[in-house]
Amino acid sequence: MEEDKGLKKEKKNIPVLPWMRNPVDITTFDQCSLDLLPFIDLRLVAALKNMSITSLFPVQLAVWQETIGPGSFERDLCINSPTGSGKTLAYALPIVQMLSTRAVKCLRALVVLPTRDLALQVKEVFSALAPAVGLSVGLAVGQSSISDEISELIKKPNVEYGICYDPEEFSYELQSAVDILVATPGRLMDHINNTDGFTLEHLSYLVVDETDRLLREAYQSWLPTVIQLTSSSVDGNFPSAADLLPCTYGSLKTIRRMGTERGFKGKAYPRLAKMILSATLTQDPSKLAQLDLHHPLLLTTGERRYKLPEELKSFKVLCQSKLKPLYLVSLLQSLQGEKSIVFTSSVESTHRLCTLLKFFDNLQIEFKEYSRLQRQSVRSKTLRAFRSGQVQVLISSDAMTRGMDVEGVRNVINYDMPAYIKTFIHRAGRTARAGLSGCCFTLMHKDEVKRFKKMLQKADCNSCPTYSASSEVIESLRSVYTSALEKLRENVESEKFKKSKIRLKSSNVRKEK
Ligand SMILES: Nc1ncnc2c1ncn2[C@@H]1O[C@H](COP(=O)(O)OP(=O)(O)OP(=O)(O)O)[C@@H](O)[C@H]1O
Repeated sequence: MEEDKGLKKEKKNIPVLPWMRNPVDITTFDQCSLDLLPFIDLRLVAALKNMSITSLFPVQLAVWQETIGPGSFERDLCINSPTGSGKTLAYALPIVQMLSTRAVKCLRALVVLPTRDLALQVKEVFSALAPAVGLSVGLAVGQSSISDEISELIKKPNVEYGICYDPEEFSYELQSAVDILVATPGRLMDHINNTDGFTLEHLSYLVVDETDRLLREAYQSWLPTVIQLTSSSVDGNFPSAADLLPCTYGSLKTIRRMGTERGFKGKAYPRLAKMILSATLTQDPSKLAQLDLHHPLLLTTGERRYKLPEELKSFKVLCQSKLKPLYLVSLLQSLQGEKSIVFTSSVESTHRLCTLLKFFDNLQIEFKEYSRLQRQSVRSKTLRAFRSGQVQVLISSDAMTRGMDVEGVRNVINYDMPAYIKTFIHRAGRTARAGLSGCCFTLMHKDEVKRFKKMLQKADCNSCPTYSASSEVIESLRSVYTSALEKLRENVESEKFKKSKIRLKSSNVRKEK
């Protein structure tokens, strides 16, 4: 019986897609010193050293082998590698290296991310590398007004009274001002639909970071649109005379033809090469089919589908549900101001918890709320303060869960236990990044322990000791807690009252109109 169960479990773990069953195992790669990395442009070595990077992490070396190395990017790459393992540089470096020899500026690489904060973070990595080889990087996330964004992305010809002073811009055509674009799907679609001169015609590389999250949400069909715009082809085998005009006499043309060779049949080429990445990459064939991958190759870490960072220590904190805030305060005090992120299950509970903590006198911890309830400008300011160390603790909804890379985060606290292993992995992965150590504490009732252990087993984690809060500290906090709860109740009432007043006012304004 036990054997049967084991077999069934193993079968369940085998991916449906055949190509996923023969992955490249990233654990077979070591770190590689930059001085030993084959083919790397020396200007990029200098840029990396400026970033204090002297060697490549295993996932970065594995991707290098498949792109710049012998793999020559002949297959699309699907990268499943733990949080903090360095996936951003794994795709940024080969793309910048491949584009470093380009002769004409046009948009050749597009990186799509699910949130603005993540896109900003990734843009910084590209911006630290690309200028070293004369490439420009743009951002389309809606951080600035659309007109400002357009002027950053599109180069206007230098024309006065109908005279063009720059012979290179003879054609008066609008041209891309960037070689690489980092975008969120919404703003990308705005530019595709409305921005003159914005074209994906010349796109050679597409990166879909946090793939499972991006595939879950359709975002105005951004993916089918990108694929359609980059796979249209010209008919016939030979380009027309107009197509062959040198680019100084007209705009640059990228000619994609229908493939006839084995493996390329019916597909446009030169093809759009794709890299998709996540710490929890989907294995769902119907979802992956949307990406129209070309002979995909999976790069993954070990045999397990999910993996936690090597240096992450996980603890459970047992407590009664109604005493959770007390246990949290006691835990935060024992962490003595170490940079930490506290995750709750919703934006509302983030707000409530934050308000409650404000009523704890003498807490002596600098903490801030970070959730989608807040305006982007407030969130960005909070994030800056957290990065700089001015704020020690972030109380966050799942807005911080994926991809965010904040130096020095030592602890993650699951105030509310996550329902899924994927959420646990992304939350816990905000610490123990880039080979450093970190701790993840999960508060739970004793009835939840069994479910929690089962969930962790999916990530091959079988050890999760109990962290015992000091009962003396808990007792000493009780009276403060009672009065803080009372103040919270009053606060909730007054917030409700304010909201209903605002609603009434706006409905009166509407009636008057
Ligand atoms: N070769 C390297 N040497 C030193 N540090 C590195 C190297 N590569 C990346 N890092 C650092 O490691 C950290 C994690 O990198 P990155 O954000 O790319 O991880 P990730 O795999 O994308 O994580 P997540 O899945 O959470 O998004 C970053 O702070 C980055 O600067």
